[in-house]
Amino acid sequence: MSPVIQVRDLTKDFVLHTQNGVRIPVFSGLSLDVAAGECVGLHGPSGAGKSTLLRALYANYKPDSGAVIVSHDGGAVDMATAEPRAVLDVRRRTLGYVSQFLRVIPRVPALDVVAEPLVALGTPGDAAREKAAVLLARLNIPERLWHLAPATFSGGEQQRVNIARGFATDYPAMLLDEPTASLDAANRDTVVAMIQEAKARGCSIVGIFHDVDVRTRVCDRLFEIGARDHAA
Ligand SMILES: Nc1ncnc2c1ncn2[C@@H]1O[C@H](COP(=O)(O)OP(=O)(O)OP(=O)(O)O)[C@@H](O)[C@H]1O
Repeated sequence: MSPVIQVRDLTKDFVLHTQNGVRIPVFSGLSLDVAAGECVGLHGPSGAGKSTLLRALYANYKPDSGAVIVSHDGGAVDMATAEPRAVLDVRRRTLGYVSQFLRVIPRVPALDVVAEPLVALGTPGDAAREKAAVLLARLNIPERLWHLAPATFSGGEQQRVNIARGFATDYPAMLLDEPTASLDAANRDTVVAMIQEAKARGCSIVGIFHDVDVRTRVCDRLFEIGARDHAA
């Protein structure tokens, strides 16, 4: 079976237009295959380009060259060159992303924030909110908070709402940016279990996990990003 995510010869520089066009090379010539059910941890020193690679996979950043091929809808989409509409379709149906911080939408209650990706795929509102409630309960978000907008939630509570939202639909592939950074040990274990369950149903995962224990428990292998890429 072909890999779910295929990164080919990916190169990214940042050009700081407001600072005399200074060029910051981040990585060059990166290639990576991620199979169904596999979790690859991005590994390397601070500033090596882990978050930049994750964002390039999600088409938040456009690479200078190379391809990010994602298996989608029986075909393949290159996230590096796809039209915005195709990118949005991949994000809606195939590729989930759990960022470190929740993008708070004013006045939208936590239950609807979590249910929204399911509703976008056609699940009726009540059924979507039922599944959202199960996830919020599993992640120990007190029921009294479910009908409030997460703007006033603690950092850890916001992160757990974000994780619940990311895991509401069974994406074939997911990108995880430090999903356990603000969590206590019990909630960290829950998230590890959710990642393991996603892998067991065949989800391909690329993630950044600074916590060594979490990394050891979820990653099948590490992908090194470091000085050698800057030198390339
Ligand atoms: N939007 C941006 N504009 C300009 N430079 C950027 C931008 N985003 C990241 N960089 C630069 O790219 C390099 C890689 O940053 P990135 O955040 O990907 O590193 P990282 O490996 O995720 O680091 P950390 O482990 O500290 O989070 C850094 O030198 C950073 O300054």
